[in-house]
Amino acid sequence: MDVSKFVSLGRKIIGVGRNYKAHAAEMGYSHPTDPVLFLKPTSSYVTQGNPIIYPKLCSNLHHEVELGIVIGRKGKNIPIHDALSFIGGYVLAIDMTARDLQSAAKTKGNPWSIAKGMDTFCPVSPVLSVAVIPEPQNTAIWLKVNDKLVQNGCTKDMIFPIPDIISYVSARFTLEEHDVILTGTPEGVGPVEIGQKITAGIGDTFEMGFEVVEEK
Ligand SMILES: CC(=O)CC(=O)C(=O)O
Ligand SMILES: [Mg+2]
Repeated sequence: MDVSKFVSLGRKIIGVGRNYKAHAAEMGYSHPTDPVLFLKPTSSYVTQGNPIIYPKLCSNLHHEVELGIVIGRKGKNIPIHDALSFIGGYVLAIDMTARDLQSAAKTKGNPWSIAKGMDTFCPVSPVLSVAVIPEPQNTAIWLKVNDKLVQNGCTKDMIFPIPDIISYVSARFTLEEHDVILTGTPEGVGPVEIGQKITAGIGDTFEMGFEVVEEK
């Protein structure tokens, strides 16, 4: 096996948590002083036409709709003023979270990897070109559960704006082409149930849908 091939292929999923004041408040968190980062494995990706699997190990699965940044080229210690030039596109993503496992992990001081990283915990759209989202810092993102609108946010409400996030992350992890940064969720997160249909969108520009199914 040629290790150099997969070592050089950047495909990290980096999550930013608590990046919207109203969501931090609904979760009982204070305003973070620095971005809160976590990683999801790429095995959590799922694309339209495939279901979100409700794991047997979870009893409280939550939706979190988010704008994802797709990195266009490699960068380390990217200055804020140059950060937008590292964006190759965007995705709409749902940061599925096993809230029960996350709460237990927090209580024990353990990482969120399992709560955020199980199979199909990162439903994503195809990559949308930068032209499709001309104002990434002023873009509506929404999510419906069975046609009921439960999240209806705008990226202007981020605590840490997109250039700051890219700069902050790149000071810690080298960013590579095709890495994805999930920029945090607005308020309205909540549970999904087996059999429900989750629809998420970017304003009236784009929408995607996923069914939630039981793990076999
Ligand atoms: C509490 C969380 O799960 C943080 C998170 O992912 C967010 O988007 O905020
Ligand atoms: Mg999230």
